[in-house]
Amino acid sequence: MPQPKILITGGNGQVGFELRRQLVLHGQLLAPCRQQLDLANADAVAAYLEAEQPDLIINAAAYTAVDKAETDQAQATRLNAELPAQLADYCQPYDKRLVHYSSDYVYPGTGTSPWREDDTTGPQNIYGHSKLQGDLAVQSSGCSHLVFRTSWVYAARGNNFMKTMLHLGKDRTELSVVNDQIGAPTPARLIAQVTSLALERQLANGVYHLAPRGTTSWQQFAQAIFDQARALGQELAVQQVKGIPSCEYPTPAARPLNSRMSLSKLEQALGAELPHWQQQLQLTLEEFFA
Ligand SMILES: NC(=O)C1=CN([C@@H]2O[C@H](COP(=O)(O)OP(=O)(O)OC[C@H]3O[C@@H](n4cnc5c(N)ncnc54)[C@H](O)[C@@H]3O)[C@@H](O)[C@H]2O)C=CC1
Repeated sequence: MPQPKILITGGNGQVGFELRRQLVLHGQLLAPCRQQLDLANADAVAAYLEAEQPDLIINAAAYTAVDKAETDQAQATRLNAELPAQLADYCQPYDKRLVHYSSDYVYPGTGTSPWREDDTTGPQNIYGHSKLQGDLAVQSSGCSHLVFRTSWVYAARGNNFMKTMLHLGKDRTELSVVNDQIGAPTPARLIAQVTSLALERQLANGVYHLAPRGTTSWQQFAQAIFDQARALGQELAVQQVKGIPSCEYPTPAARPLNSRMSLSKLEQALGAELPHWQQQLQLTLEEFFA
């Protein structure tokens, strides 16, 4: 039997890279790099799909520069809104499946309760708006789809908060980190593992929150990174991680304060409990220092 062709977009990003490791046994993986396929070019994408005819598409590509998106709306919209819609339009007539990743930034960030997948959305910045457009376009396209809304993605590879903190903590004795944004740091590897399981178990079409259990602030996350890195034998200069409110760390794009997401829909669908963020941090640090 011929193996299914699986197109992974953004294969060199945090999530895309882990998907390429995780899905090797699922089929023939196609993961064109940006030089081979510029996803900002709709004609090039259409020609690529026509030529390759993938059976399954996993869209891990995105415009993820949240602050830059405020002044680069056209590119953010192309990658985060128009590309997923184009991929969904390709999949729909053939009943091919599309897996797409969305964000906690689609929610308004108010209150303290965990968001549920059917809560009213209300993005606070351009990136969030563009992600919501893509998320809704996939849902309304009529194609077979899984949309995973995830949060605070990090990995042993790529640019992310964990690596920035380890870099700063080597030389600086004191750091100030915001303590009023609450969410769940999600390793790219967990996202790839859950994607793999969701495909195997043929999860029903829909939107699912995908994050580890438990929530934290960026300050507590930074502290946990330093504590666990020390427990793994790393020498660091940092002595104090001072908590500051978001208003003392202004950024071009507003950040939601409440990124708590209910995980029960995904846990029920998978019949499995998601692991805790602290345990996932340890695994990611172990990989980083290996
Ligand atoms: N990084 C985070 O903290 C969060 C990410 N997400 C979502 O998770 C998904 C995966 O994110 P990450 O892996 O962290 O992103 P990433 O920034 O590590 O990777 C994005 C990938 O898209 C590719 N890409 C961007 N523009 C391209 C173009 N014009 N042509 C070809 N390739 C292009 C990049 O080369 C890169 O490989 C995205 O949908 C993102 O919006 C959701 C919540 C938080």
